[in-house]
Amino acid sequence: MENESAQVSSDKPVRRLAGGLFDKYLNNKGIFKNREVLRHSHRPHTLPHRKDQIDSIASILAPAIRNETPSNILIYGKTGTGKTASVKYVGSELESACREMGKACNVIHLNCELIDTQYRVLAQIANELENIDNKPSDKPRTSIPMTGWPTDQVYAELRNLVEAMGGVNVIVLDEIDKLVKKSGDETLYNLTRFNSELKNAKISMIGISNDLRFTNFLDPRVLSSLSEEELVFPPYNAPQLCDILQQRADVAFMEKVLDDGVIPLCAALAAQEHGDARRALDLLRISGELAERENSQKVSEMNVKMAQQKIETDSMIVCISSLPTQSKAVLYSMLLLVDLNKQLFTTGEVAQVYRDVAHVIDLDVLTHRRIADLISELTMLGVINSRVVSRGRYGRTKEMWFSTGTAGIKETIFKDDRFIEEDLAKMDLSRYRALLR
Ligand SMILES: Nc1ncnc2c1ncn2[C@@H]1O[C@H](COP(=O)(O)OP(=O)(O)OP(=O)(O)O)[C@@H](O)[C@H]1O
Repeated sequence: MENESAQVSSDKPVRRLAGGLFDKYLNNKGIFKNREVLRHSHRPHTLPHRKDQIDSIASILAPAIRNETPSNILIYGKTGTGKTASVKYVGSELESACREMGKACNVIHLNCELIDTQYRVLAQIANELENIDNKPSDKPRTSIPMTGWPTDQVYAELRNLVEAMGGVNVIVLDEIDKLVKKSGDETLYNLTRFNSELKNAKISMIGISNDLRFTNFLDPRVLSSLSEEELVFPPYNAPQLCDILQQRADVAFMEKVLDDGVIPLCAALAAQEHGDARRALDLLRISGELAERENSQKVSEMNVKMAQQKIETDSMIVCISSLPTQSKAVLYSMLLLVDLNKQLFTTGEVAQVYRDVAHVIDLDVLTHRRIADLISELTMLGVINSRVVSRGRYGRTKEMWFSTGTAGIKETIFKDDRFIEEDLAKMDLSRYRALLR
């Protein structure tokens, strides 16, 4: 297909990219100056509204610059409250300060969502120490494979390496709750014992989590050692999120492309959730991307509302794909009612359609009671909305409806092998017409 815009215009030859599919994106330079600064991986030079927390972490780690062992720290706060960003900032400042003072200090940051067994934690610490740029060449080299050795051997090898490196080693266990949930508290127990076996080197730990329930699974001695110091990161409020967004927006967007209400709206929506800077940044980036896709020169509040809807739909899709098949069958029955133009439906109506759906996809048919339970779960997950209404002498009944578009939900359900689109399409919907009255 010929690309019209590539042929239009002037005497100058029009630059054409390959077959022309991407030509229109080449000229769209209107919105972003540097969108990368809105990504999670970007580390800003300053972190507004985290001065107190940063100062606290720095004061706890300060003994490292005198080659003394800092206390262990347990940091807690809801998701997106700047825990990781603050710890990484203090960690790199500490390493630089120690380097200037001629003291050995390494900060090793592990994400326990990925590294969630004792073996992998120990091996990863060793490998990170191995890769440190300033590792003196006379130190022994070790290369622990990521699997295969007995844990005792890995432990001994790591101890020898740390001892040979000397200095203070701060080990950050980010998302520490995932490690404890997956493999108990043995790793932490062993790491807290480490110092008593070292002469030249010191270890201190920072555990970061957004779920404090993991502490219930810790031996009291491990807990008291890990939480010698405790810090809580409070959620950001809307004005604080505005400052954080403004700082990034100045670098991320071309001048004057953001309508005045855009940043306050992103901040207000993210503050309503739980003061999550990551959500606020996602909203701002997706708003910009939606405006860009529309070929608009400005980002508007409408783009923010669409971005919010997109984020909600995306997370709902993830939630729906992990539902059990029976819940998907109940949900699919609701979608059929919507296809029949019924926007509000009751448990009885859903159950009636569900029985046929279950039959078509060869599921055991659940009782009315169980169907009602699954509907309550779907309401709790936010997939559907519901309210109890009084129907006079017929008593009270629950009415349900979808608040978002349903196309994505249907598509997700069809990804489950049990739901064969052709079989379900054969269902005779006309038999439910009576429900429409
Ligand atoms: N005060 C701040 N100033 C600028 N950016 C911030 C600030 N706080 C958080 N951010 C940004 O928000 C995003 C999330 O922050 P971070 O990863 O530090 O949160 P977290 O509390 O560790 O969350 P989680 O518990 O989900 O890991 C990052 O992109 C980070 O740069």
